[in-house]
Amino acid sequence: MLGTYGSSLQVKGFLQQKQLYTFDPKAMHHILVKDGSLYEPFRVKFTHLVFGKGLLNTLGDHHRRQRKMLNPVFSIAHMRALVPVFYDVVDQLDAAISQRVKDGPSEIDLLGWMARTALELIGQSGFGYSFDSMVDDQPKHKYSIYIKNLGPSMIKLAMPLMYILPLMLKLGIPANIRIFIMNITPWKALHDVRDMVNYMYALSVEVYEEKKRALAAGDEAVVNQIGKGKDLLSVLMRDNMKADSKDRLEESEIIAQMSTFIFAAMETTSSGISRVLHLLALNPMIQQKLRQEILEARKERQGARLNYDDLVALPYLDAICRETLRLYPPAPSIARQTTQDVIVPLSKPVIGVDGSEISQILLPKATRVTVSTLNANRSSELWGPDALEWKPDRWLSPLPESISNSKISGVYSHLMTFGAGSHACIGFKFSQLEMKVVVAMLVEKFKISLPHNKEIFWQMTGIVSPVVVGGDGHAQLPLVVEAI
Ligand code: HEM
Repeated sequence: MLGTYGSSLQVKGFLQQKQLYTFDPKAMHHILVKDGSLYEPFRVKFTHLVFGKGLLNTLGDHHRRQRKMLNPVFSIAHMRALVPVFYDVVDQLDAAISQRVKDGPSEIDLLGWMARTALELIGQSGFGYSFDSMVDDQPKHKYSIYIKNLGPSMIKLAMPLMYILPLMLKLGIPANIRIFIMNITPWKALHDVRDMVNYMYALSVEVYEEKKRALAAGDEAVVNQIGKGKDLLSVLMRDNMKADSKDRLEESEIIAQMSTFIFAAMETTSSGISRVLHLLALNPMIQQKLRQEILEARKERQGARLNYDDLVALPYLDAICRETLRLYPPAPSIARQTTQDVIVPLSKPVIGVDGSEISQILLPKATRVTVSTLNANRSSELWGPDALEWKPDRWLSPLPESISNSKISGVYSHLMTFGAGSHACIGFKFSQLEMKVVVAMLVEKFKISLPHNKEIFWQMTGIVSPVVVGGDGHAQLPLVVEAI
């Protein structure tokens, strides 16, 4: 069940169409759900076919069993152990950027580099696998290219995936026949997705089998792998071997987590880090203050690397990350569909056009609901009149009572950025650590400023992404980087 307190619901079209309610259109954005546990999550079924039985795509008992095995893998203790692996990746990024600015300030697409860094971070620390040496101007690994192309290609298949495939499943058409139909259908986009998915699956199996061999060969073999046996997959496979048979995950479930993690981790994290970098470029004084905090912490550690505890204890770095994730959540909305009729109480009544007071709404079974992360995080009733301003300092003093009393059900900092309830982001600590390690290194080593004659605009796509105004529309974040 999903707790939804503080999420604004955008259900107007459906409910009005069914003539259940007539809302005052202006009031819609202010509807806040009062308490949670009201609707089961909606899963887009076709992602199951693409990514298999991974966490994102399972429901009910299957999902609970997977979370039970996977939650401990993302514990603080494991995050602490992963920091050195993160530094291996960050050193590669440092070398790549340093090489490109060695002759003076240079304009660099930081979104591209953050995407490569996020993939490499989840690759090395998630599975002990390297996708990208981060030397070439463009990533060469097929997986890096496919993960970028998969989303746009799948959009082309949206209609058949939503209607034809479920129909085939309903009619009980077996998998081999479905595959045969897919193969003979003369549609390039369909075959592209098939080839990408097959390749990603084959690579996951390869990584899994390699890890299984190393675990069987003993600790030394695992320690010699990338990630030194601290990666999430090694931890999960070890825990899984020791688990009760009723909790143990099947091999296919473990393999499916790899694509799931990459898919869930990469674009979200690279969007979040890129937004921080853009905001630091827009606010040079804040950037300098952050640099000062990092330099002082390094001095206190006599130049040694900041470990997990040092990093999480840096107040200004923390405030910048939190405020960015509040105002600019990388995933601005979450999709759900009710699996039963539910009554959703509102945090405060809204007035219908007939003047009646509406304090709860009925969502009939199968209502599609968009939970707006963005509106919940930006509510001025909760965050105050400056809710729409980016103000890292708000996190340096106690938050207003309206926030601490709000009972927002999000897993993170009274925010809906990482979702809520049983499907809330399992990687939210991992992701904050990634942000801190990467931003701290970049700000310590480089000065980041805005490009000349280019305006950046963030598009509200599924995961928000920057483009250049008047450019060719491809996602990019060109910022000027200068070595310090
Ligand atoms: C800034 C970065 C990130 C953001 C904003 C983010 C956001 C979210 C949100 C909103 C959800 C809930 C989706 C829903 O309820 O439908 C979610 C789920 C999930 N996230 Fe993240 N995420 C981030 C990073 C990561 C990372 C780094 C990982 C893995 C290492 C990860 C793994 C997952 C998984 C596996 C789920 C599905 C959980 C489940 O269904 O039980 N995420 N994420």
